[in-house]
Amino acid sequence: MAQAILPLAVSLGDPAGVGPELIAAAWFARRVHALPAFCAVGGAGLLASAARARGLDIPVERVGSMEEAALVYDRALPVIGDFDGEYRPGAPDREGAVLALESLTQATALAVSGQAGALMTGPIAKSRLAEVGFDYPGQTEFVAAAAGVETEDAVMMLAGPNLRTVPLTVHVALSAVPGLITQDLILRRARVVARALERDFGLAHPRIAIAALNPHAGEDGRFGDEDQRIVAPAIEQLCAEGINASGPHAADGLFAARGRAGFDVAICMYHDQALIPLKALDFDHGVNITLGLPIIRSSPDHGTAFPIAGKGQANVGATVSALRLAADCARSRAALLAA
Ligand SMILES: NC(=O)c1ccc[n+]([C@@H]2O[C@H](COP(=O)([O-])OP(=O)(O)OC[C@H]3O[C@@H](n4cnc5c(N)ncnc54)[C@H](O)[C@@H]3O)[C@@H](O)[C@H]2O)c1
Ligand SMILES: N[C@H](C(=O)O)[C@H](O)COP(=O)(O)O
Repeated sequence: MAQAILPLAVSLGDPAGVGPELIAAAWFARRVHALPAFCAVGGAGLLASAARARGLDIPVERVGSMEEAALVYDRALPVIGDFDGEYRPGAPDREGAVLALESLTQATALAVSGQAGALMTGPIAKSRLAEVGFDYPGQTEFVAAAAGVETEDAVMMLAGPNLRTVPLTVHVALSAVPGLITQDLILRRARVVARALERDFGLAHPRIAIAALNPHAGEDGRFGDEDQRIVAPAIEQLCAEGINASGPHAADGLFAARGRAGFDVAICMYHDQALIPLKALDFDHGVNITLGLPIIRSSPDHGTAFPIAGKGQANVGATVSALRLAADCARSRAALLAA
């Protein structure tokens, strides 16, 4: 029997983006998609407005605890937290960024304290949040800090029906990437990935493909020596530890169907190397999940999509997938603990 988990805490994301309407749309479709119970954090009026803009007249009910959210969830979208704001889709502003940060902070605290079964974060615009004091490259690092985990050990993984990828380096300039790739970083992140795929995804001995940085994996050093000098020895070390790692693989062929059949997850050297194939294949069902945390945290793979917010055009698929995957991972972990 599936383990029961507490409702998930869901942060709004930037209120001018597609986050609020997708929370409302997911609740509306909760039975069709057999979604786990979840509770939005803050913004009851804003969520009701976002739902109406999408043509959904849904009941929104304020609750005082996650236990109450579980009782309310079937009849209304539960909302915890008494902060709210005006719904101005497509028009991000300072007030909205403050609200997004408050929602993220409170939702994360609910998960870290064990009051919520997992955390799903709505999409934020990092530059907007930076303007109101958010001092992290992204939500991954914020949640890691709140959970007491070092940034190097909190690993972003993108997961879709066709592919899982991990960017080794994340929100940094492309020009900085070669200098950031070290054996230590590869080892730390790959160990977290191996452990998390076993524990949270139920994959025994996951196959980890590691992509090369340079074209043709460096072509024997002619196009850069990082793959021979740094990546290959790190893979040898992982194999010596019993981790099923392979590579460095030339990245251009790795994501074709035949290549994908050979691994459970690909660790890539930089953001776009990991996220382009994932979003090309699985944009509407892609989930960004943070591995290596004491809590489960997921997010839809897309961003704020300001230009389409409030127009009823945003696809709810990635939000649905993020809720489901977070609940599946939380149940997997709970089952292991109970065993
Ligand atoms: N989960 C997150 O917090 C997250 C993820 C990615 C980007 N971002 C942020 O989002 C902001 C905008 O980034 P971007 O424009 O590169 O990416 P984006 O995902 O917001 O938009 C890219 C394209 O996809 C479309 N799109 C996005 N979500 C969609 C949906 N649900 N249904 C249909 N179409 C959708 C957009 O209209 C746009 O054409 C940035 O500030 C970035 O920091 C946040
Ligand atoms: N690179 C991520 C993506 O495109 O899905 C993203 O910007 C979200 O990052 P955080 O979850 O760290 O905010």
